[in-house]
Amino acid sequence: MSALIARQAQPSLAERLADMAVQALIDEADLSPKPGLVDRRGNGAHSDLHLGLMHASAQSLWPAFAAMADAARREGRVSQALRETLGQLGRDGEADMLRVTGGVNTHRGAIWALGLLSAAAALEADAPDARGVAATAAALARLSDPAVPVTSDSHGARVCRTYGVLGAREQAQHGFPAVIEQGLPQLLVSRRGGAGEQNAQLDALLAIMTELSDTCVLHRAGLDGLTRMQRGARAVLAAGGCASLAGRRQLRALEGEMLSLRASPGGAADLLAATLFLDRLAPVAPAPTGSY
Ligand SMILES: CC(C)(COP(=O)(O)OP(=O)(O)OC[C@H]1O[C@@H](n2cnc3c(N)ncnc32)[C@H](O)[C@@H]1O)[C@@H](O)C(=O)NCCC(=O)NCCS
Ligand SMILES: Nc1ncnc2c1ncn2[C@@H]1O[C@H](COP(=O)(O)OP(=O)(O)OP(=O)(O)O)[C@@H](O)[C@H]1O
Repeated sequence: MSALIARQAQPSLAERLADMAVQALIDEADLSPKPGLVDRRGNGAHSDLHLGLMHASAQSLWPAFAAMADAARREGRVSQALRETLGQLGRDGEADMLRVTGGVNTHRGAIWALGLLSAAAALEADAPDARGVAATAAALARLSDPAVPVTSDSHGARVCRTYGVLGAREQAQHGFPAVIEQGLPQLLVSRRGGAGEQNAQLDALLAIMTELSDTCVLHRAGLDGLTRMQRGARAVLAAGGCASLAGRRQLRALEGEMLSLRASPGGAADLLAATLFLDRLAPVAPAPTGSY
């Protein structure tokens, strides 16, 4: 075989970022045991989702993430034109996802969060750090996209109106506080405490759940369900986290509660994937504070 044929082209920056975004989604789906969510054990509180579908959906999003990162790299800065291109690529990615899943919403929130973060990471490629990438993603999210209908009738839009809470859009516009203030610091603290990687990632998910107004939970279980989810997540962490016996006991109780409510923290799951993406993008040197 000629050397020319045998030599593989190096993946581009956009391709590597798309690899990382898809891997973050697969790792989130596989992580177990997650309360109410699809994981390796089963479908959680979902009747229309399963692990194979989550994997197929994650893979289907690779071209969209690569195209978003590539568009950002070409543009080179946050701009209105880039925002509109990302919106179109996100909608096209969503259509591809729905074709693969037969119309089931597997990763709508994840396209939004990881699409913006992939684009921002391409813009910040010279010196990526989690906070900087999240801030650049926020600047993109704050630009309005005229192609998005103003009056949206999504589940998220409806519960945000009903309960007066902030949803996926605002989480991005504010620089992903659930990731920067909860997910990433907890991941570090649990790793340093010797929890092991799986338990550290579960703790990060729970930390996100303690504060998030997750519109998936509000849609299925109302404000009472959201309060019970946040309280239950706090109880796991207060008991010592997922690596401890007492924490596992609280986690089982939380799972029972979520299943009885038919509720699932899909927004928190998306933000865990965003946490894993940023963690791998910019692993920081160990610091005593545990802050990102
Ligand atoms: C902003 C988005 C996520 C729509 O949000 P909205 O709340 O209206 O929609 P919906 O309820 O269908 O989905 C929200 C999803 O976000 C996740 N989520 C829920 N709560 C939260 C939260 N508090 N924070 C972050 N994510 C959350 C969940 O996975 C949920 O399924 C985005 O999909 C969008 O703008 N869609 C319009 C079409 C478009 O232009 N898409 C391309 C964008 S690049
Ligand atoms: N492991 C996971 N299990 C379940 N949902 C997940 C998981 N990871 C991410 N999610 C997110 O949760 C969302 C699915 O939520 P949900 O099924 O509540 O949406 P819906 O179809 O809009 O509402 P409903 O099913 O209540 O009618 C997806 O948009 C996805 O981004």
